[in-house]
Amino acid sequence: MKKRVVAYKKLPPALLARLTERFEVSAFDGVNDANRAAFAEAVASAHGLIGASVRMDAALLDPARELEIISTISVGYDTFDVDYLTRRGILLAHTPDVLTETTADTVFALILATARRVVELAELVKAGHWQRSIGPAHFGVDVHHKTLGLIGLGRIGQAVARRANLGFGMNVVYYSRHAVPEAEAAYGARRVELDELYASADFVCVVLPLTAETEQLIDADAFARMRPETIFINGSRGRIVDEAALIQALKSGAIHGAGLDVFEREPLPADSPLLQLPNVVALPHIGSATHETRFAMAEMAVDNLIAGLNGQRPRAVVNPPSRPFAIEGEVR
Ligand SMILES: NC(=O)C1=CN([C@@H]2O[C@H](COP(=O)(O)OP(=O)(O)OC[C@H]3O[C@@H](n4cnc5c(N)ncnc54)[C@H](OP(=O)(O)O)[C@@H]3O)[C@@H](O)[C@H]2O)C=CC1
Ligand SMILES: O=CC(=O)O
Repeated sequence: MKKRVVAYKKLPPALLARLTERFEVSAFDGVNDANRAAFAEAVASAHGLIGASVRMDAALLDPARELEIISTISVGYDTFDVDYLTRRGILLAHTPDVLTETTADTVFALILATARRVVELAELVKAGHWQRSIGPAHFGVDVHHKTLGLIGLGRIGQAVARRANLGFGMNVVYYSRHAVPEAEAAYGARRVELDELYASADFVCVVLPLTAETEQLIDADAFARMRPETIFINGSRGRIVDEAALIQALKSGAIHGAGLDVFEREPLPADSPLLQLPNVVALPHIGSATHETRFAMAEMAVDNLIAGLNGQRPRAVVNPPSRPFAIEGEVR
């Protein structure tokens, strides 16, 4: 009997075919109010799940007694209760590394777009309002040779640090629980406490996972410690920031601007005050959203799922089991 798989995000046809030739697949193009009941029913009898951006709670997963693996098409896994999955013996696989460079590009795009007012000024041209040469009211601020403060210096943080230091001659300071000597050597990155980072960075950039420890880490007190020149960038998860405090800091001039790819609520509600602020560049959570990278992520997630359902070690597992995998070695 074939194992049952639920694909809850649309997969490229060639990758879906790799699943359908091995498993009985129920495919969903996202989960919404209209298909939620059918999705829950499919999950209840599944051996494997693959997809992204759906919160998986115990109410959904408790009935799924045969579930062996969830393969998320994302590096972040804050939509899962990892302890619950581990207790249940359900593997959680994810897609680190393949999206690192693309996400760092997006973070850097936000830095440049916010500092140089790219979106606002492009809109001005499109609206036909470019009638004389641009004066100080429309000037931006420099990026090159400024100080970048990275909160988090993991895979994506290091890729941003490389762009900043080697490409733009920026000084890099960073905050994380552990020192990263290789980034200190390669990019002159200096590890500091948050207070020093807030006080010294021209750009404060969050590249952390969302965890119980990091939720609302950037609060009103944090914004109060930044400088009026600070540009705040969030390329990781909205809930790491107290969004009301961010809005207040932007409105009051406590900080200069913000470049945001992620928000407390996504999609960002159309009536969010953030959308009324000219000093905000807001993107629709597109950190990894290029054709090449989204394909690579889906491919890795399919590899992970097939490996897990074959008793092999997936390429990236969040909660490896205490027992060894039945088959160690080659993933496919
Ligand atoms: N906008 C988008 O589309 C995307 C967003 N992301 C988000 O970016 C996040 C980071 O990805 P990636 O760089 O691959 O992850 P990594 O695990 O490689 O890096 C995470 C970094 O955060 C630090 N960190 C973790 N917890 C804490 C803490 N409590 N206090 C201080 N530092 C902490 C880690 O260092 P240490 O452990 O030493 O503290 C490490 O430097 C993902 O979890 C995801 O949420 C990722 C891809 C795309
Ligand atoms: O937000 C994206 C991810 O891969 O995590």
